[in-house]
Amino acid sequence: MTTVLRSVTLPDGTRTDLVMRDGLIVDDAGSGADVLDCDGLIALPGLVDVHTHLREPGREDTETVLSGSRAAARGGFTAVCAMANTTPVTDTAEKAEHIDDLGRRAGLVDVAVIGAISKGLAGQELAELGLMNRSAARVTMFSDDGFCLMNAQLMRRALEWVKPFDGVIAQHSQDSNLAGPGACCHEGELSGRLGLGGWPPVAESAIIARDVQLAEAVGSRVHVCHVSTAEGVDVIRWAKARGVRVTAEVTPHHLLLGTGELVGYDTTFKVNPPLRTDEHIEAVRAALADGTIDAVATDHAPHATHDKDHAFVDARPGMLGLEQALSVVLETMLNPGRIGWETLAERMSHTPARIAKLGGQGRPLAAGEPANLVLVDPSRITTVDRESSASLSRNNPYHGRSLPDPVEATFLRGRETFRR
Ligand SMILES: NC(=O)N[C@@H](CC(=O)O)C(=O)O
Ligand SMILES: [Zn+2]
Ligand SMILES: [Zn+2]
Repeated sequence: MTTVLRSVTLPDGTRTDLVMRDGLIVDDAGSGADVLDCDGLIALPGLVDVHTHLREPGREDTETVLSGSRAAARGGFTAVCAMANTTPVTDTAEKAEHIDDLGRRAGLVDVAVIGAISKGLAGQELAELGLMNRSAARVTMFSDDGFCLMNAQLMRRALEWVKPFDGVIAQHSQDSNLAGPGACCHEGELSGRLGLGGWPPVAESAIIARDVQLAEAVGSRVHVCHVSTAEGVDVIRWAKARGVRVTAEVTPHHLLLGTGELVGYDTTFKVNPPLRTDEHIEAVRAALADGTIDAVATDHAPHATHDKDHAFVDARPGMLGLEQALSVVLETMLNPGRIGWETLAERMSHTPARIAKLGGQGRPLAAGEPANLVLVDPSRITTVDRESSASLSRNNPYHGRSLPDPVEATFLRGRETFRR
C-alpha cells in the first residue's frame, strides 16, 4: 500500500510530495497510490511524549493503554512513555513486559515503558532496574513520578545503575518537606487568600539542584519532569552550562494556565506541581524557546470524576494533556512567534525521542525513515469539549476554551491511526 501526501509542507518550509510505503518514507511514487491533497497542511514528525499516565493496570475505569493510545493518536503522537505509578507499580521486568504487550496489542502508538526507581514507589529500595532494562520491554527510563525520590543516596545508586546502558532517571522534583501532602497551590498571596496549602518554588529548584549535582558526580543522565518555576529553570541553565547531562520537560498546562484558574476551587485545575504565576509562565516559555527546557511532555493524568469531586485539598492532582498538547504549544509558542516549526518538531518529537532512546521515533521526514508523522492544519480553531475526548476521563482543563485544533491525521509506520 502506497500513500502520497501531495504537496505537503515540511517543518523547514519546503513543499514536497511525501510518499509512504511498507511503513517507510520512500523516494518514488510507484503505482496504486492513495493520494491525499495536503495543500496548506504541514507534516511534522510524529509527536513523542516522555510523560504519560495510562492507568492500566489498576484504574481501567479512568484510562487503559488502548484508550490512552487513542487519545495520543488524536493528539498527533506516535509514541508515549507510560509512567510507572499504576496499581501494581511497574517495578519488575514481568510487569514492564505486561505493559509493553498491552501497548503492542493496542497498536496505535509505540508505548515505551517507564520503570519505577524504587520498589512500590516507596523510596526505600531500588526496583529491579537492570532486569527491566534487559527484559523484552527494554526499559531505559525510570521514574517514581507522583512522588519525589527524596533519598539522595538511593538517587545516586539509581544513577549509577543506569549509567552502563545509558538509561535516564526522571525525577518528580518536589521536596516533600517543603511542599508536603497538603500543598496544592503555588505559595503566594493567592494561596493565603484561598486558604490552600502553599507549594514554594524552592521545593522544586532545591531538588533539581541536588539531582544535577548527583548526575554530574556520577556522570549519568537525569531528566527533570514538569518544570514549573523560574528558579528551576535557572538551576537547569546553570547545570547545562557546566556540561551536566540533564534534560527537562514542561507541560502544556504550565505553558498556558496560571494560578488565576484556582479562584473557583475547580479541582480540574489541581495538579502537581501547581499552576504558577505569570513570571514563572514567562520563564518556562522562554526556556522552552531557548532550549534550556528540552521538550514538551504532557503529564497526561486521567482521573475519575469521583476522585476529583472533593474539597480542593483532598482531590487527586492531575489533568489531561494528550489531545490538546499541540494546540497549546501553537497557542503559547508558535503563533506568538516564539518558536518556528523546526523548533517545535525538536521539542515535541526529535528531542523527546532521544531522551527516551526510542529508535525509529523522532526521525527526520526523509526517504528511508519510518513513516511516523502527523499532518497539521495550523489555521483550524475549535472550542474544546471535554465530552468529545478519546480519554476515559473528563478532567480536561481546556474545556470551553477556544484553541487551535491542528491535528488532521496521524500515521504510525505509514498506517493511519487517526483521521479527522
Ligand atoms: N501530575 C499530577 O498532578 N499527577 C500525576 C502524578 C505526577 O505527575 O506527579 C498523576 O499520576 O495523577
Ligand atoms: Zn510528577
Ligand atoms: Zn506525572
